[in-house]
Amino acid sequence: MAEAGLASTEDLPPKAPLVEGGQISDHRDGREVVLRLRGIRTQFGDKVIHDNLDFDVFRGEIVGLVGGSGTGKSVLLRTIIGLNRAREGTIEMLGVDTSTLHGKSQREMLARTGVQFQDGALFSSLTVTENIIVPIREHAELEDQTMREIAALKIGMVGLPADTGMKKPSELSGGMRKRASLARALALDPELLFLDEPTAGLDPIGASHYDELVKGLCRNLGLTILMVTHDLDSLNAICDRIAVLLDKRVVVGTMAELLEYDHPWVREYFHGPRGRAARQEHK
Ligand SMILES: Nc1ncnc2c1ncn2[C@@H]1O[C@H](COP(=O)(O)OP(=O)(O)OP(=O)(O)O)[C@@H](O)[C@H]1O
Repeated sequence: MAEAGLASTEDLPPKAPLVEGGQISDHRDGREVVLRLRGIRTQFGDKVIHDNLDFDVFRGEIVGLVGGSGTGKSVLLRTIIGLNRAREGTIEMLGVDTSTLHGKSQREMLARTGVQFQDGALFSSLTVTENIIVPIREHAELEDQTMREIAALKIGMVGLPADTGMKKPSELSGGMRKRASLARALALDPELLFLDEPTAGLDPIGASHYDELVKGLCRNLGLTILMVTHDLDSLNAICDRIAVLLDKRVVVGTMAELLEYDHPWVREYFHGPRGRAARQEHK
């Protein structure tokens, strides 16, 4: 593959058929699938966003979800976490078909997952500690003091100073708000963590510190992470595999596999100047 400029279609191998779960090659190797999407179709009115989309995520990996603007990354994330309903298809999370979840079983599943929304979605009238306590109170009956201790632990885990707990979101920098929001997403010790553009708006140093934090949490807590991102540095630095939304479906592979994948958007994104610079940086 030529590094100097965009490769022409002729330079690339023919597009190989995908194996199970939208994958370029089979990465299962006996690993547990913690998120399995099959035949997903989403649409708003006549506008189809995803069509017959398959996608597998394995336990313990960090998967970056990328794609052109408007291809449906956020809609896919919202569909997975139940904020948007797919017209067709099945979503299996931690071995359970999510369409069968209602009431208590749905709350139990929610407790096993954490979400960091793009804007942080912290309650502005509550302190950071109180924000972290919100999901704990919803899912567990614990003494107030115990919940505060858990919140303090989460604040420490995301690398924020202890006194952050007493502050309101408006008193924090953008980077601190992202960490506070991550602390809330970790409140219930989730197995699966969903992050929506977590490094958007951070300066490169803040973004790389955040990436390191996420990687450390994944390795130390055994988390599985699906992360919507536009950040090529994050993809190179921390993602085990990358899922690309293309033509209403998902193609999943390692960076090396995607660099060989023949599709105009993939070529432009991964072989363009920014893609090359990010790869060079993380060699
Ligand atoms: N609630 C909704 N009603 C109607 N259309 C919607 C709704 N939510 C999203 N869409 C449309 O779905 C498409 C995909 O949106 P989405 O926000 O998932 O894109 P994205 O890939 O996350 O884009 P970006 O990278 O720009 O954030 C867009 O065309 C958007 O206008």
